[in-house]
Amino acid sequence: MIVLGLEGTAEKTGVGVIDSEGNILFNKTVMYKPPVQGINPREAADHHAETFPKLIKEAFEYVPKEEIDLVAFSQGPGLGPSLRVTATAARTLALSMKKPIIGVNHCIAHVEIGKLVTDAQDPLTLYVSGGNTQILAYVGGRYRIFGETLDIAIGNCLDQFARNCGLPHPGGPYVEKLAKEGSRLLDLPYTIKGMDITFSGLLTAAIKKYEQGERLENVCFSLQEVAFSMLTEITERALAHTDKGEVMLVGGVAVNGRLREMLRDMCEEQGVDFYVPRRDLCGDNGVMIAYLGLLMYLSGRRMSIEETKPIPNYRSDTVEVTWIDEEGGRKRRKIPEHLIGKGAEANIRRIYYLGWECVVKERVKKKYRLEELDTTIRLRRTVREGRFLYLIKDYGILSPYIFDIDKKNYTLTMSYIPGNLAKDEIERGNLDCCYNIGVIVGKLHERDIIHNDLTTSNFIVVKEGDTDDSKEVVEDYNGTKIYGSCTQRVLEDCEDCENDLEIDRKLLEKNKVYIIDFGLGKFSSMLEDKTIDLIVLKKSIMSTHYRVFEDVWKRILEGYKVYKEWKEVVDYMGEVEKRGRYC
Ligand SMILES: C[C@@H](O)[C@H](NC(=O)OP(=O)(O)OC[C@H]1O[C@@H](n2cnc3c(N)ncnc32)[C@H](O)[C@@H]1O)C(=O)O
Ligand SMILES: Nc1ncnc2c1ncn2[C@@H]1O[C@H](COP(=O)(O)OP(=O)(O)OP(=O)(O)O)[C@@H](O)[C@H]1O
Ligand SMILES: [Fe+2]
Repeated sequence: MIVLGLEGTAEKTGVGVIDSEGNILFNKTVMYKPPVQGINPREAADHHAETFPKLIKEAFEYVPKEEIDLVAFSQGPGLGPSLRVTATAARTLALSMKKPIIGVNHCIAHVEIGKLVTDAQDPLTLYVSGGNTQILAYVGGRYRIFGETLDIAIGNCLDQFARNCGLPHPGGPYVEKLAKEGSRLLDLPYTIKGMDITFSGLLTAAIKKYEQGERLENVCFSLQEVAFSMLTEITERALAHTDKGEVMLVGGVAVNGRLREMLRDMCEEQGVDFYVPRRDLCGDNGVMIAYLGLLMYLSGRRMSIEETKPIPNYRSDTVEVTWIDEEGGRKRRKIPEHLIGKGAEANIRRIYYLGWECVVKERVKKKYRLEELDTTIRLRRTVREGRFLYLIKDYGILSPYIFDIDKKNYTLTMSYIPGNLAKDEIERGNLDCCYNIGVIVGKLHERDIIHNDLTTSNFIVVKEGDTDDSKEVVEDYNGTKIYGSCTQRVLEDCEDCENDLEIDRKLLEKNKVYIIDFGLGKFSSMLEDKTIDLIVLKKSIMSTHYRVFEDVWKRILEGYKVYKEWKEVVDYMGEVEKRGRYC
């Protein structure tokens, strides 16, 4: 079977042809170069209308028209005018050749072509381009979005920065070239929220540095270092969350050497495999569209002409994946045996500290980050986490006791919480703990505390009778090994002193839920920050607990109502969620 694919979601016109053995028979992309900087959607669409016929004709010189069995095209996401021209070109072609037609999701096409040309089987994918920044992984019949930009895409950030500094479009390659000649790290905002990310603050700050007279080379260097460290960090967070054994980098920005290097370093430290497609298949191209069309068609998908309307805001997680065998037996990330946890940031080990059952959370050095950026981040987060964990106890929120904050070694010693992660409890069907999660978040917001990393991996559920019976070998705080069992001493938590809050105590007492991991915490009374805190939680639940999402979310919101202004936050969520999307 031979498939011809048309790509035209934005300013690049691409035509590709592939056969069912995965041989690429033709692949050519022509880029619309705007006379004035920045894409004008109308002009980009005109460019497609002019270029498609030429490229298709050229493709037929390599593969005779009669040999094409299927026409695939990019149905979305993308710019409305560009998508309309592309869909029209595909329909005309399919009707004139009397061949079937199939519309595909552009983002998933990037992932699938990546898997075809690398050895990746079941990767966690960082997809970075001009219009999208997403972390995707296949779980339970769909590509779930584990993290994404909450405002603009990384490619857009680089392009807008370049435009403001008088560089040509697209700016990414120019920024990369100039960054190689820079060396001074400027102070720029590093903003991640759980597995999500924002770039607009960074973009504004970088432009300001340039306008203040900083050398462009140093601004480009710093912009890349900060933006790519943020991207690598959220990928590592998603990796710790999903335990996938492979990472793949795709999209136009994936050709960047520094980003590739950072991800490779991170994967090496996590002991997982790293993949990136060859350069010509990183950015938009026609063959990736043809290939996804082929996979869909072979797995039984058919489309009528009525179904081929463009979908400008086409989310990757809405596509039903029919062409992948269920997971299982695939490579997984492994946690070294001496640790009880290995998050994206820290190694967690158990110790005895003055006779108390504790854990040491050590924020380890990250090879991918410049040393000065790395030490600043580790120190700031260690101190911040210690302070918040200590403070919130006063508000009747269950959290580990802090025994020690070691700023030299970036470690926190805190009490060990014997229980299960909320993530595992929920998957096992214990949804009662969701109410408590909502109450904790509500109480935090009541006090203007933003956690900034709300996932069900950051709540520990302790059920009645849940004491530690593992009797493992642990070390005491100066490294001496203690063997055998020892009496569990549990520090009693003070009773909830906030009797004025409207809490369903019966529900609350069924499970004790502890919150951990405050490294990204901050104080803010802004509606925006509280809303994003909740959106981050919602998105992580959508990707992780997709089977029971509605129920979990409803219960969390029920608990969240302890916060007096809960309704304002919930109402504002819809508005914030629309940002960063095509429309
Ligand atoms: C929806 C679709 O239209 C869109 N396509 C897209 O953004 O084109 P793509 O070819 O995947 O990526 C282009 C982006 O890739 C960036 N880019 C290209 N070379 C780069 C480099 N060496 N370093 C950094 N960025 C680079 C460009 O600056 C531009 O922002 C997308 O995939 O989001
Ligand atoms: N006090 C504690 N008691 C028991 N287990 C804990 C405790 N603190 C952490 N853990 C375990 O270690 C894991 C990682 O901890 P934590 O989330 O603090 O690390 P991290 O590196 O910041 O993670 P992330 O990937 O979210 O950034 C937790 O999910 C939990 O399983
Ligand atoms: Fe793309």
